[in-house]
Parts: sequence; structure tokens; C-alpha cells
Amino acid sequence: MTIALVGTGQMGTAVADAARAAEHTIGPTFDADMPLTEAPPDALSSADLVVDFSLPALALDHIERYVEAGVPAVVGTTGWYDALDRVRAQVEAHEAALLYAPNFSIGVAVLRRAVQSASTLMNALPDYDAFVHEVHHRKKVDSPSGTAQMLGEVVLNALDRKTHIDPEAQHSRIDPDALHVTSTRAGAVFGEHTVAFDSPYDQIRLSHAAKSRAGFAAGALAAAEWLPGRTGLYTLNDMLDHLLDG
Ligand SMILES: NC(=O)C1=CN([C@@H]2O[C@H](COP(=O)(O)OP(=O)(O)OC[C@H]3O[C@@H](n4cnc5c(N)ncnc54)[C@H](OP(=O)(O)O)[C@@H]3O)[C@@H](O)[C@H]2O)C=CC1
Ligand SMILES: O=C(O)C1=N[C@H](C(=O)O)C[C@H](O)C1
Repeated sequence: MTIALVGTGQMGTAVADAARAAEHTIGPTFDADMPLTEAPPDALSSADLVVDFSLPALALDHIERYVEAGVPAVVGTTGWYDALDRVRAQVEAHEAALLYAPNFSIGVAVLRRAVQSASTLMNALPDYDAFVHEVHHRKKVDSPSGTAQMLGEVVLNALDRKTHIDPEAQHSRIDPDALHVTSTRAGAVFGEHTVAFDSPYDQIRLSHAAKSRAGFAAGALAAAEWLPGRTGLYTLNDMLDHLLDG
């Protein structure tokens, strides 16, 4: 398969390494020096699929281009999920194929299921408060991380006593109805996510820590191999549900 890469930074490099190791070909590549938005309309025509790990601010323009060009796209770039309904409408109108995930690590997909189960139990246990915390490297441009937002929504949807996510630093007491989702940026941390449930008696923590970017790249490559031949808007969970649950 010939894979076009949009974004050749930390993740684009990891995906290229994984793709070459699996004997795929890296086709056209785009970055700040060769922006996709300024490339000719047929710039992706030699690719079977595009993998996008670029900048949150560019994601929607890139997605529009993939959909209109009819090239299947795996999108790892975070920070655009408020526009999900618009993207879904674009994908459906063009019968395009797009798979996105805030985190392509299979371990995070397992964590998500564990958080879902724990949160459902916690709904009946009002002594437990909940919070989400994430830690990433200093170069990360968006916060909270896409993964922390996703995990926060899983908790929010299961806990009737939480009405909204509050991602901001607090300068006064937090609203008890808010789910506090916080971020730390330090050093070269690949990505750590914790969902915790805290009671007067104990604290339960569900955590994932990436050891490198290889797990994200492997998940993105698995998605790239799964998507061609399908149409619609998919998440990594749809793919895993299909592979694991049949
Ligand atoms: N879903 C997942 O599993 C994961 C998602 N991510 C997300 O992926 C995104 C990228 O992360 P990361 O690789 O660490 O970031 P980097 O900053 O290392 O890479 C960003 C890339 O975007 C490129 N870029 C900048 N401008 C343009 C443009 N106009 N057109 C095309 N490309 C452009 C940069 O180009 P240049 O190199 O020339 O500056 C760079 O190659 C983030 O949103 C991050 O949150 C990260 C890890 C895992
Ligand atoms: O920018 C990163 O590095 C990462 N971003 C993703 C996110 O925002 O959740 C996934 C991973 O944690 C690494």
C-alpha cells in the first residue's frame, strides 16, 4: 500500500518507520515546508490512503480535502472534535472513508473499556468523586489532550452527578458537579492518562503510560490496513469492536 503522510514530525516519523517495516511504501509527504493546503488538487492521487498527524488548527481543512479527493484517511491529529458533526456530514455526503482516534494505542482502548465499566459502577456509589489527569511532553500544542477529553466524556456520560467537564486551572473552588480534567506539560513524556475515583476511604486509579510513540504508530498502521474498501466515519473503537467482538 502507498501511504501519504501529512505531518512528518514526531508521529509522522514513527508511522513512516512502522509502515516501512511492514513493507508499505511512503508516498507523498506534507509538512510546514510543503503544506497540503497549498498543494495541487491531485497531490494525493498516487496514494492508497493518507495518515495525518499534523496540527490541530489544520485538521479540518485537511479532512475536507481527503473527503473531497476520495482518499481514505486515518486521522490521529487531535483538537478538532467539536466539529465532529460537520465532519460526519461531509464524510456521508461524499461516501468517503475516515477513521480517527485521539489515541491509537491499543492499551488506551483497553483503558477506555475499563473506565466505562468502573464509571457505570461508580454511578451508584456517591462517595466517590472522579477526575482525569494527563501528562505530556513540552512540545504538545493542545490541552487537555484528545485522550483526556475522550476519557472525560466516558466518565461524564456514566456519572449522573457530573454535568460538565471543567478543563481549566482552578482559581477558586471547583463546582462539585464538574469533572475536573487537568494537564501537565513537562520534559519528554510520551503521554500518561489517569482516571481516578476518590472517596473518603480510598482512591482507585486507572492509568496508562506510553513507553514510546511506537504503540500509537502501530495502531494507526493497523487502522490504515483496515480502512480501505470501507465507507463511513469510524473510530478506533469501531475497528476493535469489529476485530475483537466480530
Ligand atoms: N492519535 C494518536 O494516537 C496520537 C495523536 N497525536 C496528535 O498528533 C498531532 C501531531 O503530534 P506530533 O507528531 O507529536 O507533533 P509534531 O509537532 O512533531 O508534528 C506536527 C507536524 O505537522 C506538520 N505541519 C505543520 N504545518 C503543516 C502544514 N501546513 N501542512 C502539513 N503539515 C504541517 C509539521 O511540519 P514541520 O515538521 O515542517 O514543522 C510537523 O511535521 C497532535 O495533534 C497530537 O496530539 C500524537 C500522538 C499520538
Ligand atoms: O501530542 C501527543 O504527544 C499525544 N497526543 C494525543 C492526545 O492528545 O491524546 C495522544 C497521546 O497521548 C500523545
